[in-house]
Amino acid sequence: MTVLGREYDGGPTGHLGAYRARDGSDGSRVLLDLDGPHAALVVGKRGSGKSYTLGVLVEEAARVDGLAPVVLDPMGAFTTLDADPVGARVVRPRVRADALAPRAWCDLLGLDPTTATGALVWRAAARADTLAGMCAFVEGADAAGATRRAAANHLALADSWDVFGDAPTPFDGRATVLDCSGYDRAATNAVCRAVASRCYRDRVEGTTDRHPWLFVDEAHVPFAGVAAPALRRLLTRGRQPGVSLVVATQRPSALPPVVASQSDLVVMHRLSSRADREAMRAVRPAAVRGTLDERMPTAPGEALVVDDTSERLHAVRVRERETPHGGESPRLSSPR
Ligand SMILES: Nc1ncnc2c1ncn2[C@@H]1O[C@H](COP(=O)(O)OP(=O)(O)OP(=O)(O)O)[C@@H](O)[C@H]1O
Repeated sequence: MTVLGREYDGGPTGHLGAYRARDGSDGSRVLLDLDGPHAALVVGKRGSGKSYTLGVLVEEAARVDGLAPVVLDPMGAFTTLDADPVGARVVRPRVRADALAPRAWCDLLGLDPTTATGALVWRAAARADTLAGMCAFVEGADAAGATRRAAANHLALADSWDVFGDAPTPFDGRATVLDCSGYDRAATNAVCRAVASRCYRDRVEGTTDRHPWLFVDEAHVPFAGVAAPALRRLLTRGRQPGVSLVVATQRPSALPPVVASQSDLVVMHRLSSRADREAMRAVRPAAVRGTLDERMPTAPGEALVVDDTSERLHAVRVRERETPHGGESPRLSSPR
């Protein structure tokens, strides 16, 4: 049986769904490799089934001993993964201030490090390892009063996000959902950067035997913010120490090209905008040329999967979720 993403027999697999025949009927099961690390991209317009598919992938990863699935959940759409059979731990994530490098602090606060205020925040981040420590450093710094006040205001803004704290969010064997719903966009970015860096560092330094799988929904947001360098590192160098990254977006044209070029699996749900279709055509011209418009999925849950290993395009219907799907838009006709 073909297993997407691998060339050999053996090792754990995940059940993605079934092959979709041209007449719309279901064919044999589609399995995905979960033995080795992967970089995967899931795309599709609103309502096409991206977050549903992300949920299916988390369910499958959670089943495999030795994997540590972590979901960066910007909208709270994955908190339902706490149900059986996944039993994920859902947490409101916290970030240690020193998880962000001085440069990242300036980026996070929209400060140019060559300005007096940016330079002061940079020095504070280099010297202190907590946000309170950074504030104290700024207060006592040998700098003009206006510079100190401006830097203090920026740090007060970061403090108001209520995301910086001492205790790092634990993630180990159980699937973990980092529920960032209601967080400021910059705060979600800070969480994403910290968790992506930690997945990488834990593996490189050998502090965990588990292989992290980081799932990031609405990925065009972190790729445009402070999380971008950490996500790029996972894409380009994460597989070597055993870290997998799965990102989903409704706007593939808004992602940097490195995402598609580094992804060995691309799950394409329905796309309607011309820019997004063109972005995907550019991903694997040989695999999708000519066939993209003709075979574009029409119903939610239908997808085309580009698998680099087999160098083929597979028409798939993603299986149904085992845990409730939390991404439904509220409707007037729904009971609550
Ligand atoms: N594989 C599937 N099997 C059955 N139903 C599905 C499947 N995928 C999606 N659906 C249905 O389609 C709906 C929309 O899917 P989903 O919420 O994943 O869309 P989305 O692309 O993430 O949209 P948004 O960008 O708004 O989050 C789901 O609520 C579900 O009812």
